Amino acid sequence: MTQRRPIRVGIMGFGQTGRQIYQLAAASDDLEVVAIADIGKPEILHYLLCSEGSDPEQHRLEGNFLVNHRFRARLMEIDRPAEMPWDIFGVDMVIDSTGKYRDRRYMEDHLGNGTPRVLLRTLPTDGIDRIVIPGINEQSATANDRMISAGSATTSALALLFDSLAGHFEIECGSMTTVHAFTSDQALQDYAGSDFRRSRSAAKNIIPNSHEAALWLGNILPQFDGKILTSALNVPVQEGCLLDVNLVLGDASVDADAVNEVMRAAAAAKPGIIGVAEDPIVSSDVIGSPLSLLFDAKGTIKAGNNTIKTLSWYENLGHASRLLDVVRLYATLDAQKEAA
Ligand SMILES: NC(=O)c1ccc[n+]([C@@H]2O[C@H](COP(=O)([O-])OP(=O)(O)OC[C@H]3O[C@@H](n4cnc5c(N)ncnc54)[C@H](O)[C@@H]3O)[C@@H](O)[C@H]2O)c1
Repeated sequence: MTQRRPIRVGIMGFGQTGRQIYQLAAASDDLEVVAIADIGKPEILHYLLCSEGSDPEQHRLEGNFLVNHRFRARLMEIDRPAEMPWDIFGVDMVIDSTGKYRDRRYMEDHLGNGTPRVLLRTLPTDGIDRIVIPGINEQSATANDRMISAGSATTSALALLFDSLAGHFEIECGSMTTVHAFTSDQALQDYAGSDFRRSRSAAKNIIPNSHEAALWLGNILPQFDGKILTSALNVPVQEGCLLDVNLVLGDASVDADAVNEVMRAAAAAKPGIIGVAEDPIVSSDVIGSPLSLLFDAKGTIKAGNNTIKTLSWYENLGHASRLLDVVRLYATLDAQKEAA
């Protein structure tokens, strides 16, 4: 069998997610990051990368190239997809992790500049070719997909929980609150923004926030369309998020133990994506977890006849890992198409 060449990845937005993707690719043997676009200066992007890992020496800045033992990535100070010449770098896929360019027209700009595919780090704002959530619907992906999203970390965690439970229990409706680490688009001090509560200091407040996962859950799991409400509480924690989900079940005989057993089976069926914590963990314990969903068996409780409450943990690294799973998925589809 011929050895497949490494998959060539471009990144737009070298923030927390972009850097995690880069570090994961550097530690892999099948992915290369060949170009990075960001509004930040190369020296500062390099500095931020080195400040995070346990081995800062492995990342060198050589002119405008970020170099490690496996690949050289060209850093470009560019702020619009329409300006980034992906064709020069022969990329197989671009991951847009700016959080700014979620419309179809910007994805078209990436494609127009020579990437065969673009993958959004977050949910889109309008119709794209496909939302792929590893562990749920990767079978739906086709080699013809060009504009793709891998959902968001929260949406993936929510969808994986509902997908795992739905095969065993009738879920009439539910609600989710993500107790979410603050994000870089929040103000550290009170600072007038476009939203009242989000104008308050992220460092000292629990900030109630809307969450769009409910809008897209039906796209991934049609049976839950319109049945689930979602919201967020952004809290002064830097990393580590908690999904608090209340479910109204059709069968009053279901208890907390039955729900935990189903989630243990889901973790066994989807290793690397779902896990179950049996210990009494807290948010900092989930930092560094590459899972998309870490179900908390101690957090399951039942109220009245039909209401079950569950807790699950997740963090951004799990989502960065899934983004690369999606990159690999499309490389496999391309290889299969080529071989056919
Ligand atoms: N990290 C989370 O927990 C989380 C949760 C929900 C949503 N998100 C969204 O996902 C996005 C990415 O997440 P992140 O944590 O990596 O964010 P981040 O803020 O750490 O990184 C964003 C990066 O994109 C760059 N960027 C911004 N505008 C750009 C432009 N016009 N052109 C090129 N580069 C640009 C920034 O310089 C930064 O390096 C965020 O913007 C956020 O809206 C993140």
